[in-house]
Parts: sequence; structure tokens; C-alpha cells
Amino acid sequence: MTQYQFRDRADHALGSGGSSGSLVQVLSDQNPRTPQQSNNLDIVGLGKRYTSQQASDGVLQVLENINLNVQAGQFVSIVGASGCGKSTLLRLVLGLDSEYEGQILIGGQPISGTGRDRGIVFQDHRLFPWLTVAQNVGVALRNSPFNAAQKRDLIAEHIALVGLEGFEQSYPHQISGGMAQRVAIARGLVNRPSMLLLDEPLGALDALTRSRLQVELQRIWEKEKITMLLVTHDVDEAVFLGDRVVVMEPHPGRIKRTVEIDLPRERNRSDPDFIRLRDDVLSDFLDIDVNQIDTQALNPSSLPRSFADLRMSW
Ligand SMILES: Nc1ncnc2c1ncn2[C@@H]1O[C@H](COP(=O)(O)OP(=O)(O)OP(=O)(O)O)[C@@H](O)[C@H]1O
Repeated sequence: MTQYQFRDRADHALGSGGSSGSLVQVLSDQNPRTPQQSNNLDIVGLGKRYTSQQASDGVLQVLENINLNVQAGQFVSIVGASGCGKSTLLRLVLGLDSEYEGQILIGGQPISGTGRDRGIVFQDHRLFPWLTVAQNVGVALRNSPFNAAQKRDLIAEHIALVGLEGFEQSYPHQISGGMAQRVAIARGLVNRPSMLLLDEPLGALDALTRSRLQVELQRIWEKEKITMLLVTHDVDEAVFLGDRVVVMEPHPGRIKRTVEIDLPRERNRSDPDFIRLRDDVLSDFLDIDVNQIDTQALNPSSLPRSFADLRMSW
């Protein structure tokens, strides 16, 4: 589907005579999501400490010397054991917390708080139950410079982008969990950010909905050409979506290894190269060599296929 067809569908979905495709075109031209070098993310020597009773000395070093460069338009997956600081890392990149060591630079400039250039999607959709789908998406535009007509077009465009035309006036209790998460993705994108931060966004969904939304997420990423940073517990998902998978280790949270996923998209989960890369990430993650496991000694019916179906849940 072309951009223009998307826009046509968006206009149709709103059912408003005043919603013009040309206005959406103007908005897109003014603020395209074309990757630009100026939107590269550079994390340099990042450290984060919390005052916490978890630590004997009262100070918990959650992140230590994180160095990560993400080119504009890349899809980077981040995996690691529970508590290794993945969500903390996203919170810092989002700009929710300004107390850290090191630097977080976007386009070479230190970030300063939150900004419309970064959107976020959480595991729980966090929709307001008393607002409709369209209003929930529009919440993110509250402090934006767009006028009412522009906001209406942006909302329609992004509801169409996530495939929810016809549900604009539905309330969260009237849609499924997968649809609610689509609304959250639309809300994360409606300001036309250059970067979308995804904190285990599909973690609460059933397996079928989850794999469908993985494909959707990839389609959206390819269409919007923005940077995506995905935190996930699911190694399969990380390899399916990422240009790179960053494996973190805990206590304190550090980058253990980065694995390049140089496979054509859409990736085939039963392709031997996919399985090899997934097993590679997984063994690194678990600190084991999957080839050394004596699978004969285990009940084959209870085993995933060469870790192919394994979902990590920490
Ligand atoms: N505001 C806070 N004050 C004190 N400690 C915190 C705070 N936020 C997080 N932590 C601690 O920091 C560590 C990292 O938390 P974080 O949520 O970033 O990990 P995570 O890797 O995302 O975990 P999970 O995979 O379980 O979501 C944990 O030990 C957590 O208890």
C-alpha cells in the first residue's frame, strides 16, 4: 500500500469532509521521518545509580559504562536478564531521568528531558479507559504545535497506520489487548518522532497476536523509517526484528555483546541461519553452549526444536 493510499484510508476512517490528504502531505513534508544522520543516537559511558535498600551500601549501580551507537533508522533489540537495567536505559534515553553519568546524544547534542522526537510504548498499553481510541492517540498531541485540523489528520493517519480504521470511536474496553497495543503504538508515533522506544510492548499478548504484531511492527518500521529500540525478553522476537541484538548482563547492567543480524527481511524463523543466530544470542544470554546440551537425555516431546520455539520468560 502506498503512502497516499494510507492517507486516503485515514481520511475515509475519520469520515470528515474537512480532512484533506494534501494537509497530511504538507505535514509529512514539513517533518519527514526520513533517517538523517542528525538523528543518530550515541550513548557514551552511561552509568546510573539508584539509592536502594537492595544494595548493602545503599547505592545500586544499575547501569555501568554503556556505550552504544545507533544509526538513524536502525532497529536495535535489547535483551538481558530481569533487573539488568533495560527499562532504566530506555527511561534515560526517553529523558525521564536526568541524573546519570556519561552522555546521551541525539544528533550529537545532549538530550534535555523528554521531547517530541522520541516516542514510547510500554508493555501495558496505558490507555485512558474514559477516552476513545482517537482521543487516546490524540493525548500525545496535547502540547504539540499542530492546529486542530492537523491533529485530526495526524490521528487519522496513525490509526490507519496500525490498521484500526473503523475503531476511532471505540473505548479501550471494547477492543482486544492486541488492538489496545496498536493504539499505544499509534500514540507513540503520532508526533512523528525520529525514534520509537519499545519497552516489552508485546509481552502481555498471546503467542499468535504477538507474532502478528511483530510483523506489523516491522512493516511500520520499514514504512516510517525511524529508529526503533526494542527491549524484549523474547530472543526470537529480538532476532526477528533487530538489525542488531544487544545482550546485556546484570549487576551492574552492562553490554555483554552485540550480535549483528544480517538476514533479509521478512525473516524466516525456520531458516537455519535464523536458528543459528538465535541460538547464538540465546547461549550468550544463558551463558551456555546450546550445542553441548545432551538432548537425548531429555524428553524430546517436551523440548523446543533446537531452541527454535523457546521463549524466555524471566
Ligand atoms: N526508581 C528506582 N529506585 C531504585 N531502584 C530502582 C528504580 N528503578 C529500577 N530500580 C532497580 O534497578 C534495577 C534495574 O531495573 P530495570 O527495570 O531497569 O531492569 P530490567 O532489565 O528492565 O528488568 P525487567 O526485565 O524485569 O523489566 C532493578 O534492580 C530495579 O529494582
